[in-house]
Amino acid sequence: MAIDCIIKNPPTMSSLKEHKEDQQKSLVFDALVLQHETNMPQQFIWPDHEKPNSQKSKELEVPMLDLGDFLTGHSDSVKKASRLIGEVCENHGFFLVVNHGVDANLISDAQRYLDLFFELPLLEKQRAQRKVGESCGYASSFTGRFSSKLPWKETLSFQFSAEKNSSSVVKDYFTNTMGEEFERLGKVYQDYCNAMSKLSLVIMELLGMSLGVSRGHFKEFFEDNNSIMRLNYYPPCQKPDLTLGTGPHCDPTSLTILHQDNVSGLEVFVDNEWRSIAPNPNAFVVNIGDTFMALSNGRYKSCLHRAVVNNKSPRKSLAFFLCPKREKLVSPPQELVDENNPRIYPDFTWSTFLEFTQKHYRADMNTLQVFSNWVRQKTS
Ligand SMILES: C=C1C[C@]23C[C@@]1(O)CC[C@H]2[C@]1(C)CCC[C@@](C)(C(=O)O)[C@H]1[C@@H]3C(=O)O
Ligand SMILES: O=C(O)CCC(=O)C(=O)O
Ligand SMILES: [Fe+2]
Repeated sequence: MAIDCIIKNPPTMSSLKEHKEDQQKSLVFDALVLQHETNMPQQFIWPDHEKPNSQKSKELEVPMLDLGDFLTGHSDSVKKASRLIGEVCENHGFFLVVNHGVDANLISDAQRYLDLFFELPLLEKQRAQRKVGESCGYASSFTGRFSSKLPWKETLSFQFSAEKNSSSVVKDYFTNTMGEEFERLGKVYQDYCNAMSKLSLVIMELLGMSLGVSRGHFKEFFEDNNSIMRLNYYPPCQKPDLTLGTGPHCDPTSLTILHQDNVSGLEVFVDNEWRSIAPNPNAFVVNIGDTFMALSNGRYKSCLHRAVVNNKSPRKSLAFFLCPKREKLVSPPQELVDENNPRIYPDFTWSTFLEFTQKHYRADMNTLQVFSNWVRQKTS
């Protein structure tokens, strides 16, 4: 099993400052210093077969799902939307959503507050430092977690819960880890996550219909979701052709709703080539993740993607990763399994799959397959 997430040779350049925490010394990527560095530290240099092409990738025309039509409830619009989503998800699983009903001010606040967080001095961001093995907190290039192919980014991840008694978990996360002065920021991301969770349930209705399962099936499955929200900050890089902001991977989660700022960087591997998805402030980029691929018994595809960096502008993205409630069984509905469509993946829980990506395997293009083999071998 490729466990290159276990750190073997910690980085040693001067721009990776030492930081003492919990009696343990870990090294930190200081974007303020590294963004001017022309000598690329070797830990950030990706192998040739994964390096981005120095030519700009061609843009991919991604199908646009107009939810305004669907939300009116006209049967023609509903059929049209469900047909479109079905076609896309059997192909590469990436689509844009427009007229989604999410308040434009909330989106711009979420982008603005992302800046406020990442512009804080390193020591302040480290109040939310993510610990190895955990999926939440602030991480700079995962220097303490991986020893090679470091991503050129800083991230802040936190949990969201749609369960009834958890209506302030995001807000509380910010005030508990960063201090009371972060209440406003916490409120913005609490509202943003609520909006994303609501939007994902609408998309789940469409996915259910398009798969010929009842409209409510997946919506109900995710009603009590325990999701992950991530803020991504990609600083400029003097050698963008040598590294990646986020390496090639399929999302292990169920459905991703991404908002990119106005700087491009997201690329999808379609028909054997990397294609870019242009930023559109009015749209969300949505993609199917491995867990939904398993729920659809392999019908809908979780597609390989990555984020490249550039030498001019920082890039920001907001990613909401829809995940099932942790202990719920991930198993396809019986309508999707028959003699011609036997089960492809074993039953599992999101809790086990998440732990697999945090402790045993660095998510890449093979995560679901490797995880399935691991589950089968453990239960045989
Ligand atoms: C469950 C997850 C693991 C990662 C975050 C996420 O919530 C969904 C995508 C995963 C990731 C982005 C795939 C690329 C590698 C990774 C290490 C990263 O670059 O951030 C992945 C995330 C992780 O923290 O393991
Ligand atoms: O930042 C982006 O555009 C994509 C990031 C991504 O794919 C992820 O965080 O899973
Ligand atoms: Fe992703």
